[in-house]
Amino acid sequence: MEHKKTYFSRTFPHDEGKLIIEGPVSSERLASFEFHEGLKAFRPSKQQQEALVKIAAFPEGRINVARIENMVVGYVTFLYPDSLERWYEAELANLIELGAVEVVAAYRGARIGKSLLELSMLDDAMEDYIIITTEYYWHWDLKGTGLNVWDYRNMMEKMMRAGGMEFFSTDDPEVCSHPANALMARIGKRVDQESIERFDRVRFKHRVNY
Ligand SMILES: CC(=O)SCCNC(=O)CCNC(=O)[C@H](O)C(C)(C)COP(=O)(O)OP(=O)(O)OC[C@H]1O[C@@H](n2cnc3c(N)ncnc32)[C@H](O)[C@@H]1OP(=O)(O)O
Repeated sequence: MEHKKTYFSRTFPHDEGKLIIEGPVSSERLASFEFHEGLKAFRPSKQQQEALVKIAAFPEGRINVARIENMVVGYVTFLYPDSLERWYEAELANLIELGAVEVVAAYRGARIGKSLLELSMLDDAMEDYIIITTEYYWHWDLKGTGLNVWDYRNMMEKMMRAGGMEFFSTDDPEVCSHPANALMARIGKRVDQESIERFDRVRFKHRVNY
């Protein structure tokens, strides 16, 4: 599958300078930005920058960022699922995963997350993909936000819906291991029926139970 990537950018006024939401960003540009040290939800910001620089170089990889001047304060990633995940087993070249989304704590609640999701779906090429995301409460910053799991899930839902993501049921044990966990997905307009059926089959591996 050819992974066409078209660059988009949006600029918003911000007290600290211009807030730019843009992407997909190339590895070289990503490496040239500074990563705010508050981007530490998944790993320390320097290591996260290195990981994102690598993902941006993958044929299917997409990194969209929110930055103020040269300082990245938020990002979202899209790439193929990890080979250890069941979604990989579908062997679908047109299935990608929203792997991570993060906004520095001091910049949260200002629509940056939603704007990242909205911008991500501007590229018409996204209509060729099934885009999934798994939400596990153990990845959430419950301590930092002071939200309980249900309020956090509500926030995640609002943000993901801004990108057209919807809830999909599954019997995946990790997703099912806590009621606040969820699988969300967006099936592009040009995704063929066979891919959708394969995605359905991989969502339910123990169909006999249903
Ligand atoms: C696949 C994964 O990556 S799962 C892990 C997700 N990432 C994390 O949990 C990392 C830590 N958290 C974060 O980085 C951020 O909180 C994010 C990325 C989840 C959200 O980013 P934000 O820029 O704050 O989101 P944004 O401002 O667009 O808010 C989205 C919605 O949630 C609401 N919201 C945001 N923060 C809060 C809050 N603290 N309390 C209640 N509602 C909130 C917003 O009002 C908005 O809803 P609205 O449309 O009704 O106004």
